[in-house]
Amino acid sequence: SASRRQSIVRNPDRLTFPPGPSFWRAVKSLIKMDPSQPWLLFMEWNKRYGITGHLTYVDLGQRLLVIDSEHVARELLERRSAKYSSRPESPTMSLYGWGFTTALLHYNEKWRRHRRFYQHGFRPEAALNWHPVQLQSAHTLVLNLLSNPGQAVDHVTTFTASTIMAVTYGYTTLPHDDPLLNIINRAIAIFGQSTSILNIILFSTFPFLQYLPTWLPGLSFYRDAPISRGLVRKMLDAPFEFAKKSMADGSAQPSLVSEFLARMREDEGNGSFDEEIIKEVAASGLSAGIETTSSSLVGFLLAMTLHPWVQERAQAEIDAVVGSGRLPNFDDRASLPYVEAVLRETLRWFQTSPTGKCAPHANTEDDVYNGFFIPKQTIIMVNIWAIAHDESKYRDPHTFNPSRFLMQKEKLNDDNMQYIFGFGRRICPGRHLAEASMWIAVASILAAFQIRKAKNERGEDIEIIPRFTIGQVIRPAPFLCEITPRSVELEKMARTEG
Ligand code: HEM
Repeated sequence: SASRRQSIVRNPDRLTFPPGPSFWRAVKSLIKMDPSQPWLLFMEWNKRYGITGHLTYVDLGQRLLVIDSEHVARELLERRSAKYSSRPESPTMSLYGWGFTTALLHYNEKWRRHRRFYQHGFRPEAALNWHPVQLQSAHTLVLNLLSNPGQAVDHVTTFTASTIMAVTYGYTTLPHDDPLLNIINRAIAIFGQSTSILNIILFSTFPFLQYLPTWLPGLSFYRDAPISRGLVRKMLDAPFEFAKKSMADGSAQPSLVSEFLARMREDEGNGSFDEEIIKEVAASGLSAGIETTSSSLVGFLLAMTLHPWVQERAQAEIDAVVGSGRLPNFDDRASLPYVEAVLRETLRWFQTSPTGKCAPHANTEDDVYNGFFIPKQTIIMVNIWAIAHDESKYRDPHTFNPSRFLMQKEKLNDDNMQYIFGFGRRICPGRHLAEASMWIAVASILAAFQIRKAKNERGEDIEIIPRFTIGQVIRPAPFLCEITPRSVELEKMARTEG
């Protein structure tokens, strides 16, 4: 039973564990839960058991603590970050060849080295260097939407992927069927299947599952493991080789990898840079950054389709500040508070990573919080969805309402939605890059296009019931919308400013 398991944990002062369901109750509800929305079950647990402090604890052999408050998340993951900055074991992911990726590394020296690389390339001042690349990609996005509006989801995914590829490797992707992106997308798709939050819970809870034959129903994804390992190896090597070759023949565009390779040469013999770690950091950024950013942008398209009045207000702001003769650029950002509020509300309303991506924290030491004992090696999951839908902070939390981020006189309040990027030492290192990419895409799309519900043959709106799919991140399920240009000059604007 749970209490017997718990007694195995070293608990010298015999303190109480945080409240939560018993072993069998938890198993029953995990089996019954809607696998596409596990955070709803966690919220229910927190409502039922976590009254005393926004903590729910369950011991299923693997210990799990779910936090549903920003305050408690900061208290544990930030103020006590020395104890709470590791990650749980992830045997499935190592099996799939992803053991190297930053998000899964334990709290150790290798992880620290990875973080130093990101710090160098993506800290706020360094992230500014990528603005020209992001602007260029946004203009390509506008042109792609103009020529083929029916493929909007593909276009925003291409936008995100090509931005990250340019920043990381100085690589310009082909508009269609890019060979490097194909490898990366396939590797990430299999990653999605193997690392969905559901699998993390299942496999860390019932480790014996990994020893069962792969032909059993539900375990077919084990068969994909060798394919995944091959793809991941290619993903590590192929774009890196491109960057190296373009440096050798003098055609290299500025990029993270080319900069690190140059430093490696200067640093020769010192050992702080080597090719394998550069490859690993570069590929970790791709895998962590593409799906999240593109799925958030699909969430934005969905929000605009459903809320035409929000779109109108944002477009009026853009027309007043930018005019209708050019597309927005980063210099306009500070003058467009409503557009900023639309971006924040998109991040709040639709969560791509409602429980902190596929990367919960794990604690490396025993701890006591509010009188509760939290044993080491507990998986610590923050229910970001619950924080973003906290009724005491956000009135009508299910309503899409950007004005909640504005004070009087169109000034933004200080809730900048940073918590969607996680907490403490494991906070998303790509957040400045991601935010800037999202902003320029959102502002450009609003300036350039009208997004509406599609119409049926009788000319009536086709209604949308938002649905979501689960993988490495949550994505809106396909929906119909109509995207039409707001200006006949659009093509010229997107081409001349590129
Ligand atoms: C809207 C886009 C994004 C969202 C919502 C997002 C969210 C997150 C979250 C919630 C975490 C876990 C933080 C924690 O454990 O406390 C994370 C980790 C991470 N993210 Fe992002 N992310 C986004 C984009 C990006 C981009 C563009 C990159 C890189 C270029 C990136 C790279 C990473 C990496 C490497 C980690 C692992 C950090 C570590 O374990 O130390 N992310 N992200």
